[in-house]
Amino acid sequence: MDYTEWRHIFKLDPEKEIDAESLEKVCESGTDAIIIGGSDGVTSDNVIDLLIRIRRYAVPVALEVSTIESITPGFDYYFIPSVLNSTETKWVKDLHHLATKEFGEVINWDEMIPEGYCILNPDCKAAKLTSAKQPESIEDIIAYAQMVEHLFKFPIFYMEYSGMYGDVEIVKKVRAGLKRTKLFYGGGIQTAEQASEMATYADAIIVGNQVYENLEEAIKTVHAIR
Ligand SMILES: CC(C)=CCC/C(C)=C/CC/C(C)=C/CC/C(C)=C/CC/C(C)=C/CC/C(C)=C/CC/C(C)=C/COP(=O)(O)OP(=O)(O)O
Ligand SMILES: O=P(O)(O)OC[C@@H](O)CO
Ligand SMILES: [Mg+2]
Repeated sequence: MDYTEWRHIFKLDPEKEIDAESLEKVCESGTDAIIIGGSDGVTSDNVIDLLIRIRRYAVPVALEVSTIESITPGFDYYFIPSVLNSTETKWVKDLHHLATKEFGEVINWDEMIPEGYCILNPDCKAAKLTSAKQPESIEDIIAYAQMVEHLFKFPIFYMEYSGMYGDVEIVKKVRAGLKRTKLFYGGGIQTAEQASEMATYADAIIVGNQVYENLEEAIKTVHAIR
């Protein structure tokens, strides 16, 4: 299955411990894919370790690149975030420039998937890391989504509420304006009901923290959108 068809994704943070039994449940849950990613403590060692463990299973796996140092071969896709509401060019395009200069010769561009990111939980680590400026209105968020589709022509617009359940009405309005660009929603999904609600509008939902906090509930989110 191509990444554009994914509906449910688990995001695993390489900084966090996950035992073999739990990882098996995640990988064999029926989820469409696993993304490895996090804001801090991401190293080539913990990324490679998690990748090798996940490769025992058939599930597709993508690296959401957060540092140049942790880029590792062997993933199905590399998701490359560009944080559109960051106030620092580093997180929008400068790290990308550096990485392209370093890896340019060996990059398989078909595996690089740009993500237009909009960070919507001001208290999350990623917001602090990237000095994200909170959009003042729904119109601001819709405008970011429209830029992603029509100006940057990125395949993914990611509404990142990391750690907080977002506003479904905003997700609905953003989705209504997108035609080609896929809408990824992530943040605070803890139950099957929440997964189902957000998946009504988002093309794909991402479940992260709940894997570590309540795995049984996390697994139920997969079946909620089947
Ligand atoms: C040989 C080989 C492997 C070649 C590969 C080629 C390749 C991949 C080349 C790279 C090309 C390229 C252009 C790379 C971009 C480089 C780069 C470093 C870009 C930075 C992008 C960026 C904006 C990073 C920040 C990403 C971000 C916002 C991450 C946070 C995601 C998130 C909210 C995770 C949730 O967990 P966490 O925040 O950790 O929360 P808790 O731990 O508190 O739960
Ligand atoms: O950890 P949670 O809050 O589920 O968020 C998932 C994902 O969007 C984080 O990048
Ligand atoms: Mg983390």
